[in-house]
Amino acid sequence: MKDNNYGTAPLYLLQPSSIFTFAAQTLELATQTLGYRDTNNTSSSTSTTNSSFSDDDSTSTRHRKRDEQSGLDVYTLDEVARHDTMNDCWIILYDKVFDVTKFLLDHPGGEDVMLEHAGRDATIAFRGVGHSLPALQALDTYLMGILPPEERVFTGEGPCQWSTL
Ligand code: HEM
Repeated sequence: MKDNNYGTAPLYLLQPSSIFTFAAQTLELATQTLGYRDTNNTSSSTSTTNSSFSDDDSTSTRHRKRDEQSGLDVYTLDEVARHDTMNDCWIILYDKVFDVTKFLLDHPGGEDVMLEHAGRDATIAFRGVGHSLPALQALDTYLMGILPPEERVFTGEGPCQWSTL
């Protein structure tokens, strides 16, 4: 994953022009991490809209569907909902599935806020906190899959997107 050039410098120490660069880098990083399209660069579009599935039956031991566009395994809302405990905690952020079990006790915001969303979508709460760039970078560590297209809700052009973080 690409580092930004500003390290952990507080925003107020950056020049106004640097802040825009910083914001652009943050957005690019988030877009890369979660595989969403860059709306200004359709040529490198990674939109999950209209993406297709492949049934991963190539091996006899594996039957998990894989999303062709993102390369991620597909998990349904029903499946995610079964992982809603302290010992087995998945959450959904922007239609992607994260296994945060090992992160619960290390989460700077505490395990409680995370457990409140265990087994379901936590996007609005996650967004509401205004997580930092290091927090966005950490997401990649816990990413494990994506919802099937028909269960995704962040595929439109609405105001709540990675591109408007
Ligand atoms: C994998 C998912 C998550 C990661 C990697 C993550 C990471 C972090 C990190 C690194 C911080 C420290 C502050 C910062 O750097 O922004 C933080 C704070 C916090 N997080 Fe999360 N977080 C996740 C999910 C959530 C969720 C789902 C909630 C639900 C509400 C949440 C609520 C909070 C709160 C309330 C704080 C404290 C903010 C403060 O003290 O100002 N986080 N998180």
